[in-house]
Amino acid sequence: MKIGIAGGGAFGTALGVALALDGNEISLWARNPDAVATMQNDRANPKLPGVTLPKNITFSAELESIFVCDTILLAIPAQTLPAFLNAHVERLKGKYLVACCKGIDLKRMTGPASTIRDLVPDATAAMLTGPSFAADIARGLPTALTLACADDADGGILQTALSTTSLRIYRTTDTIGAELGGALKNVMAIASGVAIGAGLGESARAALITRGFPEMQRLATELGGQAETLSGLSGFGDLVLTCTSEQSRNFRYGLALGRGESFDSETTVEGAATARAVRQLATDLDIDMPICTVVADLTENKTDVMSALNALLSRPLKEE
Ligand SMILES: NC(=O)C1=CN([C@@H]2O[C@H](COP(=O)(O)OP(=O)(O)OC[C@H]3O[C@@H](n4cnc5c(N)ncnc54)[C@H](O)[C@@H]3O)[C@@H](O)[C@H]2O)C=CC1
Ligand SMILES: O=C(CO)COP(=O)(O)O
Repeated sequence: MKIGIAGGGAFGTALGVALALDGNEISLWARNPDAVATMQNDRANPKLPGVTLPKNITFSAELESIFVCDTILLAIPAQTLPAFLNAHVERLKGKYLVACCKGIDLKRMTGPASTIRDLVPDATAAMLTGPSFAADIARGLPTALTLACADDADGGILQTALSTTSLRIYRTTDTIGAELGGALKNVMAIASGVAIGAGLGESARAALITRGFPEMQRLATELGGQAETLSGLSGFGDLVLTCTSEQSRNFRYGLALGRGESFDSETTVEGAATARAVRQLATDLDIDMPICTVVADLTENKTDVMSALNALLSRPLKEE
């Protein structure tokens, strides 16, 4: 099968490697011609050290290279997705569009699958999410993911098309639950990083993960998702991975915040913008999202680590 991928970063490339090694023809578009040339000629992506890019991935800076594919994976940052879709809506009609990014768009307040559904209504909107570091996928390590698509038959087609010997894909029709699980776990990963970076200890991190989980469920169910979806790979699974590994950029960003260190602004950290979107949603919907709110404030220097900790610890005592 021929599959298009938009985005030549770590995740788009890693998915391309796994799918190509399974015999698919992959066409990968990246906006930066120099990055394209490196991948095409050197068969390497500096973001995936030690990984050789298979011959059946072709790289191009021309969008037409992916518009000829029926299925396109969108592996660009969540905050850039609406502009990409709006710019190319005519060429994306009728396609299977699979969002591979995690976040809530700050302007639209929607997750990636909902954004596709709203902006390209004539396409089939889906989302591929779950606990999966690009480096693991690219090395062929076993990974389990969730494919969310509102139409179960279309979801089944994508599940079959994208499963490989190393990628085990489950499916759900709950796109809202899946997109919010993936978005919110990044915020919890920042909070966990802050706790470790500030020396608050492993017990504090465990408390944040555990109390963060119902916070994720609360927003997801309020917006129409199912609580069970949050218990699966796209929610709990990714929460555990991202809050406990220094491979996570969101966790490392939190570590830097907790230590009072700077962090490379070029690194993709989806949880920062998502925390601000969640803070806005919490106000608009009048729901309690205390961890996300303090993370949003921390990312904007509106509070410091000790004040944030006090804000969480001084909340009224309640039943678990
Ligand atoms: N790296 C990982 O382990 C995983 C990443 N993801 C998700 O994948 C998405 C992409 O992340 P990565 O590939 O890891 O980030 P990355 O930083 O490695 O790559 C992002 C790519 O998007 C490109 N890009 C940025 N803005 C763009 C725009 N306006 N138009 C077109 N291309 C643009 C950049 O040039 C870069 O090549 C994120 O939402 C992330 O949460 C999901 C699972 C795992
Ligand atoms: O989503 C991920 C793993 O599932 C990757 O997390 P980071 O974006 O924090 O690196």
